[in-house]
Amino acid sequence: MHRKVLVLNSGSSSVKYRLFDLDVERVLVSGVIERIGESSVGPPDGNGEESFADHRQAIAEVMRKLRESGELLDSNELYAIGHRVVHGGEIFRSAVIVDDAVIEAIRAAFPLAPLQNPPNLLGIEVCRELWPGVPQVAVFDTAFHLSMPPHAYRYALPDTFYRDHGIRRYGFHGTSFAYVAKRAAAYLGRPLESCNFIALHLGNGASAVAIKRGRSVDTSMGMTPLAGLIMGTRCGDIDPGVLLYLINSGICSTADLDWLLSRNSGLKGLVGANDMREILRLAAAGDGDACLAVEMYCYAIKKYIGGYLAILGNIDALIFTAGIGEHAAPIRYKVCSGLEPCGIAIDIRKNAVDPNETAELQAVHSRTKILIVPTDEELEIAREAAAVMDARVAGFNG
Ligand SMILES: Nc1ncnc2c1ncn2[C@@H]1O[C@H](COP(=O)(O)OP(=O)(O)O)[C@@H](O)[C@H]1O
Ligand SMILES: CC(=O)OP(=O)(O)O
Ligand SMILES: [Mg+2]
Repeated sequence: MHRKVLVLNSGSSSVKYRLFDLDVERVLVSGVIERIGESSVGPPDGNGEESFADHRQAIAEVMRKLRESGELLDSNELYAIGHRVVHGGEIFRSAVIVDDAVIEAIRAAFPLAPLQNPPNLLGIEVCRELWPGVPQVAVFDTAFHLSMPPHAYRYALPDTFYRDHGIRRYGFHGTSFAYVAKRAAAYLGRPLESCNFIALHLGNGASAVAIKRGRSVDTSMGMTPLAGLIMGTRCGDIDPGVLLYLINSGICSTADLDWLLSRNSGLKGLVGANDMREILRLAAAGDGDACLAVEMYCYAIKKYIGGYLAILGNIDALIFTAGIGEHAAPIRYKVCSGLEPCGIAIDIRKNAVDPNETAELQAVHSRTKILIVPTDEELEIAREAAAVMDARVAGFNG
C-alpha cells in the first residue's frame, strides 16, 4: 500500500489541506477551507460561499472532499496526518506522534503563541475524534531553531524569567527553513552539514535565519512571531519602551496593543495595505507611503544580513523564499544592492525571472551565490510525518 499522508495547517479561521502519495511524491488533492466561524454573508440562493461553524465541521468537510476526489475512500488508507504546530516550546526537537502528553505540552505553549497554537491543537483533537485509528504527527515551526546557542536565544532579563517562565527566543518558520536548506544543499551538490546559509522567508509573516553547518544558530523572530523583520501586519523589532509608554500614558490598553502589533502594523500600518504586489504598484506610481514602506522593509532585512554575515563569517548562499522572496524581484534587488563589498552581487537580468524551481541570481563577480528556493512547508510536514511513522514501523519490526 502506498504511504498516503494528509497534511493539515489549521489557522484561526481556515484549514489548509493537502493529500500526498509520498511513494511517488505526488499531490493527490489540495485545498483550503476559509471563513470558519463566520456566519454566511451570501444570499441563501447558492451564490454565497459555504461557511462552517467550527473546525470540526471544516475538517469533516475536508474528509468529504477527499472521498469525493476518489483519492481517499477510507481513512484506513492514511499512513498519517501531519499537523503544523507553530510553537513547541523547548520540548520538541523534531516531529512527534501525538499522544495525550504531546497534547498537554502543546496546550502548555498556548501563552507563547496565543494566535496559532489553539487552532493548531483544535485541528489535532478533531482529527483524533473523527479518525481515532489514524496516527497524528505534530511538526513544529520552532524545532529547527532549538540548535541555537544560549547567547543567541537568551534575552538579557533576570534568569528567573527564562527558568520559570520560558521567556527566550524560539524562532519560527523552521519547517520552511529546514526544507529550503536541504534543497539548497542538494542544488549545490554539497552535504547540508558543510553549508552556511542566510535564508529569508518573506511571506505574510517574515523571518531571517543564520544557518551554520546546516543548523540554525540565530533567527529574527523571538519568543513570539512578532519580532524581527517588518511583516504584512506585524511591526517586527521595536523599542520595548514604546509599548510601556503607550500603556502607561493611556494611549492603548493591552488589548489595543495586541491588536495593533499583530494585525494593524507592518506594511498595513505604514501603507494601509499588506499585499506586497499592491505596495509595489503604489510605490511605482510614486506613492510616498508605499515608497517609505518598501525602503523600511528592505532596510530591516539588510541589517539582519549584515549581522548574520558577521556571525557566520562566510556563506555559501543567500536564499530567498516564500511569496515575496520568490516573486518580488524589486524587493530582492533592493535588499541586495549595496552588498557588493560583502561579496553579494545580484544580476539584474537573472533577478527578473519568476521561476518555480531553484534559480541562481548572482552576478558573475559575486563571491556568494544568491538563490531563489521555492518553499513547500506542506511537503516537508508530510515527509517528516512519514519519517516518524517509518521509524515506528521499523521499531515494531526490529
Ligand atoms: N508576484 C508577486 N510580487 C510581489 N509580491 C508577491 C507576489 N506574489 C505573492 N506576493 C506576496 O507574497 C505575500 C504572501 O506570501 P505567502 O508566502 O504566500 O504568505 P503566507 O505567509 O500567507 O503563506 C504577500 O505579501 C503577496 O503580496
Ligand atoms: C509563525 C508565522 O509567522 O507564521 P506565518 O508566516 O504563517 O504567519
Ligand atoms: Mg507562510
